[in-house]
Amino acid sequence: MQERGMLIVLSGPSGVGKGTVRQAMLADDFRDFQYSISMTTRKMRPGEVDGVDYYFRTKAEFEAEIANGGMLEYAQYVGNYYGTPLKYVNQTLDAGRDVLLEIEVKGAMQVREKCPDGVFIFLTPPDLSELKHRLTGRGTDSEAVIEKRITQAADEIAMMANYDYAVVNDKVELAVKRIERIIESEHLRVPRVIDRYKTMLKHADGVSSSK
Ligand SMILES: Nc1ncnc2c1ncn2[C@@H]1O[C@H](COP(=O)(O)OP(=O)(O)OP(=O)(O)O)[C@@H](O)[C@H]1O
Ligand SMILES: Nc1nc2c(ncn2[C@@H]2O[C@H](COP(=O)(O)O)[C@@H](O)[C@H]2O)c(=O)[nH]1
Repeated sequence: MQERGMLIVLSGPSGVGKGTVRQAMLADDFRDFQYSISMTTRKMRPGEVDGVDYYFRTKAEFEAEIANGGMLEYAQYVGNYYGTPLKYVNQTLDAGRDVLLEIEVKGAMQVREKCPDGVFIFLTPPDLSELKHRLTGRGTDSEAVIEKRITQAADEIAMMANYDYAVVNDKVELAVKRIERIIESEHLRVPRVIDRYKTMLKHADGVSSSK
């Protein structure tokens, strides 16, 4: 039997740099992990690709997925739905691969309830003015949307207490190393190591009894 992968949840306010850090981790020569592509009802930004950045869906399609039990979690954020399709996460974890979710805090708390053995990491900005600077500099949202995201950010940062780790994204390469160290350490936690041995022993038993 395959050892189950680890679920890693990366949250933090919009614009803190979750996507940037994730891409840097994927580019780094680091332990393999799979990124779970979210579903959203927000409009596609220039350069975004359906099925790569998000699964872009209508509100009716998204609500049908919810009704069908197809979402691990979902939330409304600044007027749109965002959520994690359940099937991909389950299949990938069952195949023994780590899965990274990049989601806002309400969704992360739903995952916490359903998957308490996940690793919950909160990425924080050095301060709110830097967050605004990053959102403005990204150039993807109107002034009004940026204001809504900044207002939301203060409430989101207050939720940090519900996470296992807080990582400051001051410099991308430092944030990446901090998160990689967390993931490495989490793989060495005794319950996970014991699980690994159980899997190995079950496998060895199967091998010897098949002789
Ligand atoms: N450490 C950093 N220092 C300076 N700029 C950064 C840093 N990390 C990310 N950025 C920049 O901040 C902007 C927002 O980053 P990014 O899109 O990765 O944020 P996000 O948290 O994924 O946002 P969202 O949740 O809205 O998808 C980008 O322009 C990115 O280049
Ligand atoms: N609860 C969820 N939140 C998600 C998911 N995918 C992305 N997000 C978060 O939404 C905001 C806005 O994202 P943007 O792409 O419009 O800038 C940001 O905090 C994302 O992390 C999800 O599947 N579930």
